[in-house]
Amino acid sequence: MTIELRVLAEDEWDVWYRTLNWAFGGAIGSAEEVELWRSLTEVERSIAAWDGDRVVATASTFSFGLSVPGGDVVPAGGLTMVGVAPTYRRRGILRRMMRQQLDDVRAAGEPLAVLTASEPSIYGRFGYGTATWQLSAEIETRDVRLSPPPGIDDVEIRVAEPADVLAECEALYARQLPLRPGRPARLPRWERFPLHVPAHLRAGASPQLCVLAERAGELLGYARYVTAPAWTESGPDGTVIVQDLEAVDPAGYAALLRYLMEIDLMSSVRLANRPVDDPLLHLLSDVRRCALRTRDGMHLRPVEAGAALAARRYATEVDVVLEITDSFCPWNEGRWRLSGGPDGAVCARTADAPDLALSANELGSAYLGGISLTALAGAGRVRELRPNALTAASTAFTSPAAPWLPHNF
Ligand SMILES: CC(=O)SCCNC(=O)CCNC(=O)[C@H](O)C(C)(C)COP(=O)(O)OP(=O)(O)OC[C@H]1O[C@@H](n2cnc3c(N)ncnc32)[C@H](O)[C@@H]1OP(=O)(O)O
Repeated sequence: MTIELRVLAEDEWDVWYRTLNWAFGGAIGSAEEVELWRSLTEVERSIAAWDGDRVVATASTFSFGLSVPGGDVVPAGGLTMVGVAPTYRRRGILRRMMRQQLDDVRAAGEPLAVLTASEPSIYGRFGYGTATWQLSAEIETRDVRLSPPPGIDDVEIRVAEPADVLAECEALYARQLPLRPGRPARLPRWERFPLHVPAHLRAGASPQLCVLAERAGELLGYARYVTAPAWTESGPDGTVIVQDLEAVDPAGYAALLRYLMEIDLMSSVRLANRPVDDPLLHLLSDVRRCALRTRDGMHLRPVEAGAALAARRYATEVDVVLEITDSFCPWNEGRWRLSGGPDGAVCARTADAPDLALSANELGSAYLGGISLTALAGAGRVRELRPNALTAASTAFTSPAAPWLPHNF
């Protein structure tokens, strides 16, 4: 059996997508969902593995720009739609596709590769590290109160048709990009993605609803959500399922959350993906009644380590020599001197003695500033080779806002 990897052709998309569905357990999405993923696929950056005339594995890349600490947007290849047909697993097809994909990302000049994993244990061997966490919450709204911040009563909540206000919501999303690392800049072909309600949310739920928070006509934030009514012997027990909640202002954020918590006949508000420093932690009276949970969000790997390190800014002045190991992308291996601070950085090869030793995985984890080099050193994954180098570098790598990916891809 010879498995050949080829770039996907437009007219092969249907059979390719069928293999992807098969790999993911076989459930075929709605026609709308299939069309959405067709429109998002960059076929020229998609891999099909063929056994004769059958597609047996799939992988694709999105041409993202990702916000990084300091507010710049850096090109990043987003690995997606990876699937190997059940009868072709554990023969190295994923490994071959990873080789091709990372070489393609490098050739495209993207210093970073990112992904969201079906299972987090798959991608460490290819140099990815967990770079963002996501917080989920289910607020028991009958028992949890919101402490209103100043100015909340000046905020008006307006109900709108999601498609009618998409442009202004997207403009607000774009304004948020520099403020928090980990957000993908919206590509033109992703324009309608925010309006999509995935099948697992749609069952028994309302169509997507949208509310805007405004002060004197100025947009402060928005929420997109569905409501899933339910009834028990003791009465109404519905759930508000939040898809997006964005605000540029604390009073706007709190007004949106209060609105969601006060919808009639609903007894809980579910937020599946929030940043770990989300304001809700400081607004609500009883976090024990919010079923808080954290899990891995985005995984990141430096594809060109030097370019990646130079592309972000640092919280404090830093001058450190990193000894990097990277068996899957060996061009990153060796010593790199990183010098920089809040105004920018340079990173170049050096023969100087190393201060810290780490692999591509740890660099990926620490890159967006959400996982500290000190924490990784505590797990034995970063080694300090010069006294005090760890604390100084770890402080410089931090981000004031926890990095966060607002949606999986
Ligand atoms: C970014 C995304 O799209 S995430 C979506 C990933 N896709 C899925 O989860 C769909 C269902 N699963 C699959 O399609 C396949 O099992 C895949 C893609 C996970 C793996 O494909 P395979 O071709 O079997 O992987 P391959 O044989 O190349 O294995 C490469 C390595 O990954 C390991 N590996 C493969 N699958 C898994 C897994 N589910 N969990 C942990 N490790 C795994 C293998 O053991 C092997 O390790 P080694 O190199 O250390 O020996």
